[in-house]
Amino acid sequence: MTTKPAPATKAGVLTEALPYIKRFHDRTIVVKYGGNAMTDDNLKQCFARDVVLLKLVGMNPVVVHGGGPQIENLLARVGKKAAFVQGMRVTDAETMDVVEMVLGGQVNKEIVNLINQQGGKAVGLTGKDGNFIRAKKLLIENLEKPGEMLDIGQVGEIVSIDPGLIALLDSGDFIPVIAPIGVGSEGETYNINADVVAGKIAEVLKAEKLVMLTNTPGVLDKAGNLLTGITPREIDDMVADGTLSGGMLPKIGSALDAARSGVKSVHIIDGRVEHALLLEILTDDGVGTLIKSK
Ligand SMILES: Nc1ncnc2c1ncn2[C@@H]1O[C@H](COP(=O)(O)OP(=O)(O)O)[C@@H](O)[C@H]1O
Ligand SMILES: CC(=O)N[C@@H](CCC(=O)OP(=O)(O)O)C(=O)O
Repeated sequence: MTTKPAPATKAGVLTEALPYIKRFHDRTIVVKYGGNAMTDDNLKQCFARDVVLLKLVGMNPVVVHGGGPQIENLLARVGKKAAFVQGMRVTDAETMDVVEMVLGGQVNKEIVNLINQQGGKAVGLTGKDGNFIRAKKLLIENLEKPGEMLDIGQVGEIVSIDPGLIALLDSGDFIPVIAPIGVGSEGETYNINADVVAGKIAEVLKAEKLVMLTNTPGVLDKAGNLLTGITPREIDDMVADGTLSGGMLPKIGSALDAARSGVKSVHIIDGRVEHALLLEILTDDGVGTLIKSK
């Protein structure tokens, strides 16, 4: 049985939101929607409602989505094994086709549709649209053999992001929904980690906030306890001793880069909690982990 909150409690929640609505009016809020937070239909609808509400109260939400588990599903169906190096998917040509199909097609259009069903005007994009995310091949350092560079296929690093297309959509009250795919100088396609794209977009748009929704309560320490805030030094220590690993590596790196590049607040929060996004932006109770710039 669900009990309804008393009217006074409801009014309290609404008045608590007011200073945040004022403070963030006309500000850009970049929301990274991780594939792991998209598992359940009810949660997806809550997410879409939150995004529409932010837009309707005067903020400019920009959604960047992932879709790791959804890519995994299609790869398994075509009998392809996935491999990761430091949280990045090894992407051969066949995998790239699957990634583009899933991120640019299935997942992107599902989110666009969900937001539009809730009364928003979402427009789906990949970095190929208007060539707005330019990328080049990423080489990553082999942590086991420092100095040695690893080639993991069509994985991209961002060369530049053109904010013009997003600004144009914002000015028409559209909500951009961005799949993390970049385009090379010869028109080649690159798979880019969604956290990296979200961090860079937040930086280029001079966003007020970057909120990353994932499938953990936030950043956890060695004992599994939630850290409500984390400094660059603590991040270094936790990477070195292996407390931070896998998909959290690109996430924390991008979060820190964004915080250091002027994004006013960067949070990693639990996308499995209903309306986590609204709680983070419109209430006094911070949820998840705040990434500090120093
Ligand atoms: N210290 C840590 N705290 C929280 N999560 C961690 C930590 N180290 C590794 N992880 C892993 O990172 C995952 C989140 O990254 P990822 O799977 O890429 O999610 P998303 O799809 O939301 O981007 C968590 O589910 C967890 O397994
Ligand atoms: C290079 C690389 O790893 N790209 C990611 C892009 C999707 C993504 O980042 O999805 P999540 O946010 O759900 O993890 C991938 O292929 O899985």
